[in-house]
Amino acid sequence: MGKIAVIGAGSWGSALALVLADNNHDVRLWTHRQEQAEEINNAHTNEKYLKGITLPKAITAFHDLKEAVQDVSHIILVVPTKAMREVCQELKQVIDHPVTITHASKGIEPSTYKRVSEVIAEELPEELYSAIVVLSGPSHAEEVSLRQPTTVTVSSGNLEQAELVQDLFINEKFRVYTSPDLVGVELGGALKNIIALGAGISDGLGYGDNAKAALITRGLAEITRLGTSMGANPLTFAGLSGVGDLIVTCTSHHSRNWRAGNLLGKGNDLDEVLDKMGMVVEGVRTTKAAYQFSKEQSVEMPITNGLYRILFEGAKPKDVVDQLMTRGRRHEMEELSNLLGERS
Ligand SMILES: NC(=O)C1=CN([C@@H]2O[C@H](COP(=O)(O)OP(=O)(O)OC[C@H]3O[C@@H](n4cnc5c(N)ncnc54)[C@H](OP(=O)(O)O)[C@@H]3O)[C@@H](O)[C@H]2O)C=CC1
Ligand SMILES: O=C(CO)COP(=O)(O)O
Repeated sequence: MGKIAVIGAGSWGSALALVLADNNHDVRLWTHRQEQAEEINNAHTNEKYLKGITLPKAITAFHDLKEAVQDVSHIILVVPTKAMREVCQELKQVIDHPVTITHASKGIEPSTYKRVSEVIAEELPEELYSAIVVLSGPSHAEEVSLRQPTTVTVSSGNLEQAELVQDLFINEKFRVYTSPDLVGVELGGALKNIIALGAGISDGLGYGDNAKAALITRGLAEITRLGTSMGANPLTFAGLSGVGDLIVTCTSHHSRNWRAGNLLGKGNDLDEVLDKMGMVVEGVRTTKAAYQFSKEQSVEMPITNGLYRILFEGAKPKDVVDQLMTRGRRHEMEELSNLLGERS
């Protein structure tokens, strides 16, 4: 089987490397920390990010990026979205042949509102890649690394390349679907993190399952509203990378976004929470991006708006929930009924 480089040795990069190794690929896992490369190569563990898991011996860790990508046919980018530009700038210096680029990171860049595939396309010259593919869906690294049943979606402007990536990853525990909607698949994965922060806050405040169900359902409505305004097919949000990922992130204690929200709901401030987490909480940055975009484009996003006030303006979570519950009366399917009204 071919050589594949996985760039980023956090929880998700390590779990995806494990799936590829299970599928008999020669996997090169790049980390920017020398001591982590040594741990992976000598002890076959990555204790900080995948506690208690023994990594397959087919995974070799590299600290040198040039060595990691030498002769590979595929590169899987799995660094936090904040680091994506910097890592692509380094990659540009060391790739010497065209490869297929897949990314599995979930976020939107504040100010530019770029999706991850757009950031990659901006930083890497076109001649260095044959396609950019996204892999997304309800998939906590902790469960994937235990080989528990998991489903994800891959998408690309080039569907043939997405199918190639589907072939690389699919096995009896890790089922991979394809979708033609790159924009929707990326946005579903990014925007669910905002709502997961909200679900964690709700639990932290001591609210129950009714509140959680409300957040998931009304959260999906606002994800769909923003997503379609950014060019996604609304149907994609009914799939794995939409509602599937939204459910898993809002309900699982594995979720860093849920856990961060939970600490906020219990009264910790954002800096304390991010300190305690020690892992990436993508929803914070994506809340800023979605809030800014929704203001500029007049897209109604009351939950995102409330989250923004909690994260960046010091609003008290309970006050924000009270304000959400006492907004003006609405029709549940307002956009739909307007649309149907226009048509009748
Ligand atoms: N964890 C999961 O279950 C899933 C995560 N994702 C997505 O995958 C992406 C990565 O998340 P995840 O692996 O969980 O994150 P983690 O917090 O577990 O790990 C992040 C990794 O990236 C490294 N890193 C941070 N900054 C840089 C940089 N500038 N250059 C190189 N490496 C860097 C960190 O190194 P260091 O140790 O030095 O900080 C660490 O190894 C996110 O976008 C997330 O949303 C998607 C699906 C599932
Ligand atoms: O995206 C994920 C699961 O699909 C992981 O979510 P967290 O980043 O909140 O842990």
